[in-house]
Order: sequence, then C-alpha cells, then structure tokens
Amino acid sequence: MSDVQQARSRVARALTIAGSDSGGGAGIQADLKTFTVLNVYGMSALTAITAQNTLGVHGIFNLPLEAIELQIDAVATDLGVDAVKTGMLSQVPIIETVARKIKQHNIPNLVVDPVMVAKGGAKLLEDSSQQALIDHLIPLATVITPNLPEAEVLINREIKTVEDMKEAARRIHDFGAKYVVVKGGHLEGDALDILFDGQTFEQYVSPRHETKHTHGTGCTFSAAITAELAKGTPIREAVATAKEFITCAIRDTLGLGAGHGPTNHWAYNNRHKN
Ligand SMILES: Nc1ncnc2c1ncn2[C@@H]1O[C@H](COP(=O)(O)OP(=O)(O)OP(=O)(O)O)[C@@H](O)[C@H]1O
Ligand SMILES: Cc1ncc(COP(=O)(O)O)c(N)n1
Repeated sequence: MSDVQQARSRVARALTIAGSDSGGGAGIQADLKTFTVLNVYGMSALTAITAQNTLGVHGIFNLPLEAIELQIDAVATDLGVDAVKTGMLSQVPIIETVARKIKQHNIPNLVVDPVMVAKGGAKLLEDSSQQALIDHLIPLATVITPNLPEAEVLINREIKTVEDMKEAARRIHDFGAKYVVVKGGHLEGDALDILFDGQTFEQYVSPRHETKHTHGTGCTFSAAITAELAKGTPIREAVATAKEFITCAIRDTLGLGAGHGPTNHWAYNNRHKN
C-alpha cells in the first residue's frame, strides 16, 4: 500500500456544506473546529458568506451555484468524503444543487441540519426553500437534526411537550430521513433531545446551563454527529458523543462578545482535566 493509500485508510474525512460565520461560532467555522477536536479531517464547501458577530447577522452573500458545485466536486473526486453535513442553504437552487451533488458522488452519511433562523432572528433560509428541503434533501438524509422551531415549520404544527417532540420525529421520519434527532434546546427544563429510528425513541438529557453563549450550538452538535459517523461510530453512540461534546462546549463558556457568544470547542477534550 502506498503512503497516500495508508493515510487514507486511517483518517476519517468529513465535509461541511454550509455558510461562513465571520464570528467563528456557527456555520463552517464551528463545523471545522468540531471535526478537528474529534480527530476527523475537515473539508468545506461554502454556500454563503455572512458578516456576523455575537450581536447578529450584518450581511448575507450567497455564492454562485457554480462555486458551490465546484467545491463539492473538488473534494469528492480527490480527497474522498466519509460523511457530510449540510447547514445554511438559503435558496431553492442551492438546495437542489447540493442534493444533486451528494447523489452524484454517492457521498455516504448525510447529516442535514435544517438551519432556518440565526439566534438573533435573521432568516438564513428563505420561506420558499422550506419545501425544497423536504422534497430534495431530507429523503437523502441519514440523520436530520431540527431544533424545535425548525421542526414546527417542517410539520406545520406547534411543539410544546416531549410527546409533541416524539410526534414531530415520527412525521419528519416519514419525509424519508433514516434517523431524526429533535433537539429540545428551546424547551424549558433539562436540555433533552430525542433520537427516532422509525421504531424506537432514545432520549439524551443534560442539565440546562443558564447562559446566553449558545451561538452555534446546533451547528456544533450536528458536526459532532457527522464526525462520529465519518469514523464509523453507530448512530446511538454518535449522538451520545455529540451530546457530551455540546454540553461541555456550553458549560465551559468562553464569554466572548457582547451578545450571544460562541461555545467552547476545546472543552470536550479538557473534560476530565478539572
Ligand atoms: N442552555 C443549554 N444548556 C445545555 N444544553 C443546551 C442548552 N441549549 C441547547 N442545548 C443543547 O444543545 C444542542 C443544540 O440544541 P439547540 O436546540 O440549541 O439547537 P439550535 O437551536 O439548532 O442551535 P443554534 O441555532 O444555536 O445553532 C442540543 O443538544 C440541546 O439540548
Ligand atoms: C453561517 C451560519 N450558519 C448557521 C447559523 C445558525 O446558528 P445560530 O442559530 O446559533 O445563530 C448561523 N448563525 N450562521
């Protein structure tokens, strides 16, 4: 086996197809930091550039479809991809292009984070694009990871209780995703997430940390699932690791910025040191 072949057989490779967050807390930047901490080689295909900090989104610049296609082609045809996640895909043609490319390159282990609105309230997915997610991307997904407002939009129904979360998971599973993780970060009480495989439910619970520094929690959580799937970790364990990763990242806050600050991506590796 050549050096290159040996390295390829050792290193798990993950691709994030998402928007850039200049503040580094969410989007591509959060994903690549998470991949690195979990010992996975990270690659990116940018869909948009956002001018963003902890106070909000100050500008959104979608990239041309050709730029998105060529980035995916470049990494898939040379470096190889063991798992891929999608984040901010704001317009219908972007969603269609990304879905087509994932199919064309037969990229395994697709994690769809159906990003719709930033913490500060800025829309990152145009309303007209919601149906395109359901039609084109969710049927390809190994896992989809909606937060409560996203799940409500997808099923057009309010979610107020854990039973509602389970019903949402059932309905979203019917759209064709193999696994659904409904994140309960937006409910009160413990931070409870639910994994549904089409038959059984698994719950992941952690204490809620009272903090405003939760910018990018969803991106980081789904990136951690992606990294674990890239290594071949089974889904239940992958979600458990992601839950521990995000719990540490929220708990050991960095305290950056005047608004919703980023989480601490190093915290997971430091968790046994204190
Ligand atoms: N205050 C908190 N304390 C502990 N865990 C939390 C807290 N807020 C969210 N979580 C956990 O973080 C993960 C992400 O959930 P959340 O619902 O915040 O996603 P999100 O809204 O998509 O995030 P974002 O939009 O900020 O990227 C979940 O595992 C959730 O349970
Ligand atoms: C580029 C990009 N992708 C995703 C999010 C969502 O993260 P949050 O809801 O924490 O603002 C974001 N703000 N920016």
